[in-house]
Amino acid sequence: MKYQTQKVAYAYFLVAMGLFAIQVLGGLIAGWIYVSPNFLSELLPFNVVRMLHTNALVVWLLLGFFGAAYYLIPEESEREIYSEKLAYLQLIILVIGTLGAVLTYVFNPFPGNYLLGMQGREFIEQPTWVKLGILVAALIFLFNITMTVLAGRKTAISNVLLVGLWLLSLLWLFAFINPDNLSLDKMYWWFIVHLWVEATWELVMASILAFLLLKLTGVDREIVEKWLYVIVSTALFSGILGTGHHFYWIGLPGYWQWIGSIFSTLEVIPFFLMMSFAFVMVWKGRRNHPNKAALLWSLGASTVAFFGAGVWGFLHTLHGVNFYSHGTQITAAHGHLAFYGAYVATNLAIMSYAIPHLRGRDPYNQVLNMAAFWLMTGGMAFMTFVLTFAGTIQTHMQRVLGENFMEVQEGLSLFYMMRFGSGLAVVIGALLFIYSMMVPRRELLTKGTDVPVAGE
Ligand code: HEM
Ligand code: HEM
Ligand SMILES: [Fe+2]
Repeated sequence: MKYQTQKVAYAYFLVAMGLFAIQVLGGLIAGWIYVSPNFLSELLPFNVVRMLHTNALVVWLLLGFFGAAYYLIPEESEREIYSEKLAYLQLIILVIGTLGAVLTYVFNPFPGNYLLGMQGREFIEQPTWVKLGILVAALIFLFNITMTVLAGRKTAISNVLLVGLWLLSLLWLFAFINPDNLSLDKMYWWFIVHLWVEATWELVMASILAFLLLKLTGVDREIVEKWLYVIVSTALFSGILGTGHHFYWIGLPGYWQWIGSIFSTLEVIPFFLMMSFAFVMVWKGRRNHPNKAALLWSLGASTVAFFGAGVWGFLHTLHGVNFYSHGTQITAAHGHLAFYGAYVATNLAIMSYAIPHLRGRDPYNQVLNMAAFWLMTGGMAFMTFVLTFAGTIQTHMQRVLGENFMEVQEGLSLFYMMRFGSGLAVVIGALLFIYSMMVPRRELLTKGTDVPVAGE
């Protein structure tokens, strides 16, 4: 480890991995409720489980991004982090907020209370005090990272990362705007939900990927930077107006059907570019880096993101298709593969690269790590296929033939059982990943020593 303050990242990654385990276990419970609808219906109803599943996902991904920034900014800026104390304070605020949100969801002690009660908007159900906490934490983070970058070397990677993190934090302000008019409420809600994953988070993903490929393949920085700029500009060009694909049926003007269809179709381009970028860098690279698992995750992330976001997103983004498929299992199929490929896998890639350094325990158990990759990726792919079939049948029965929602759901039970099975594989894969990161290889245990860091 070149810079001492990089170790802040390790604390973020640890909390992120803990929440990752909780998130996928929550998914498994939600998946079981689909198979056996009365399961836990008194103790932990479906809506609460679902909230824990999706909120834990978003929080751990953000923690991972923060960790990634604290890890890579010192190397890019050639500086220690401006303030280590602020970085830990930020983490503590986020952990307290998370605990507060979980307790509020499970016990709902202050229903309807603006400051303390939970709110009814998917993904942003947190009570207002938690939302404010997140805002304070984001401001601390931006201050800390910006001061570090300004004092040191400025690179395209750190600039893009910083712009992405600034913009996504600013968008968080829309969490506080909740008009009575339902159309406006939904419109602002999508400013967060869509402009995070289909614009600002893409910048974060692209810069983390660029950092990893630079280190892992040894390609010249100028080449990496050129790709990065093209990816970022196509992402913003398509993603901002692409928000229109959520404005079709919420009471906004009809021209969004065309703007949304056209620009969201273009959103496929940055994901295609990210995948091409990863493979071209590996192909051109001169360096044979020992951390093969980190490379597998980097290639896997960009590939699965292309399929999950690009292909499965395009599947239902044209308004003529979305008219029928809106809010069916097709949406869930896409949501799972896109989130997994783009953001879960990118996070696990930077963790696979950074944690062995941060723990001073390299080489680590790469074989287990790669087994976890295949188990998780295979499980998510299978889940996506199953939900796509279920969603196609659902769309036809419910939207074309006009059958009753619950009766159609009963007809889909076989698919829901298979979804549970694939979910189980994902959970085992996730636990295996965490184990491979935390527990040293057996030969190191018997030797009783840590092997020094191998290579960059
Ligand atoms: C890292 C892996 C995972 C990611 C990224 C993920 C992501 C998500 C997202 C984004 C949603 C909201 C979907 C939407 O609004 O369309 C969701 C819901 C859900 N997830 Fe996951 N999930 C993961 C793992 C799992 C696992 C392992 C299971 C187990 C079967 C699971 C089961 C569910 C269920 C049942 C729902 C509720 C769907 C509904 O409301 O109909 N997820 N997940
Ligand atoms: C990594 C990037 C992406 C992620 C994480 C993601 C995730 C999601 C999630 C979770 C939803 C469900 C939201 C909800 O209703 O609660 C959704 C909806 C949707 N996504 Fe994506 N998405 C991504 C990229 C894309 C792209 C590139 C396209 C188009 C090419 C796209 C098209 C859509 C459409 C049309 C819907 C609305 C589905 C409906 O009407 O029910 N997405 N996305
Ligand atoms: Fe979107």
